[in-house]
Amino acid sequence: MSKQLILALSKGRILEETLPLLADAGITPAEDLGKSRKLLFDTNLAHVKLVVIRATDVPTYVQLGAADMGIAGKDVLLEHGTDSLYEPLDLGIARCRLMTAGSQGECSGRARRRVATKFVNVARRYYASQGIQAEVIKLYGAMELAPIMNLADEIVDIVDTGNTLRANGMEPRELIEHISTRLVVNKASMTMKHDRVKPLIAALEAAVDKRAVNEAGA
Ligand SMILES: Nc1ncnc2c1ncn2[C@@H]1O[C@H](COP(=O)(O)OP(=O)(O)OP(=O)(O)O)[C@@H](O)[C@H]1O
Ligand SMILES: O=P(O)(O)OC[C@H]1O[C@H](OP(=O)(O)OP(=O)(O)O)[C@H](O)[C@@H]1O
Repeated sequence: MSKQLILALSKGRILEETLPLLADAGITPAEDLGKSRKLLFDTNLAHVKLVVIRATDVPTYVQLGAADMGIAGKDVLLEHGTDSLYEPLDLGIARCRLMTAGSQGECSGRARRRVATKFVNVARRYYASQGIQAEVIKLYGAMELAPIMNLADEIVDIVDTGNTLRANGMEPRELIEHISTRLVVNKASMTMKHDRVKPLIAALEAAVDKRAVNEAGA
C-alpha cells in the first residue's frame, strides 16, 4: 500500500470553509483550487494529495479506498450509510439542520405522505421510525418547489436560516439531525497508514480547537 495520503474534499460550500482549516493544519494546495479545472492537486506536503469532488461522492471514494480520508457533511454521510467509514472528527463547519418541512399553515396529519428529497435513505428511515407511511420521491435539488407544484406533501431538506423555506411559503416541521462537516477515514488506511493518518487527524483537530477559541474570544 502506497504511503501517499489522498484527501477527498467536497466542492462547493464546504470547500470554502475547509481550506482555512487545512492551512491551519499545515496543508496548502500547490495551486488555487477555485481557478483550476484540475481535480487532483499536489500540496506543500509531498505525501498529501487532494481531490475535489461532488460532496455526495466523498464517502464512496473513501469507503472504496480511492481516497484515504475525506471531508463531507453529516447529511451526505447519513444518506450514504456510516458503518463503512471511521468518523474521527467534527470540523464544526457548514452547520445546518436536516428537517422535514411543509406548506405554511397546512397540518401534516398522520396519513400516508408523499415526501420529496435527495436524502431518500434518511427520509425512509425517519418516517419508518415515526410509524408514518411515506412514499419517498427522489429529487436532485430545489426540493422546496415540490409542494408548490403538488409533487409532494412534505420535503426532507437542509435548513439553515429558513429563508428558502419562507420564500416558498413553507415552514420547518420536525428536526431529523443537526448537521456539520465531518472528517472520515478509510478503515484500511487507518490501520495500514496509521503513522501518516494519525498526525493529520491531530493537526486538523488542533486547527478546529484553535478556531473555536478564536470564535469564543471574538
Ligand atoms: N444552507 C446551508 N447552510 C449551511 N450548510 C449547508 C447548507 N446547505 C448545505 N449545507 C452543507 O454543505 C454541504 C454541501 O452543500 P452544497 O450546497 O455546497 O452542495 P450540494 O448542492 O448539496 O451538493 P451537490 O452539488 O453535490 O448536490 C451539504 O451537504 C451540507 O452538509
Ligand atoms: O435555510 P436556508 O439558509 O435558506 O438554507 C437552506 C437551503 O440551502 C441549501 O441549498 P443551497 O443554497 O445549497 O442550494 P442547492 O439547491 O444547490 O442545494 C438547501 O438545499 C436549502 O435549499
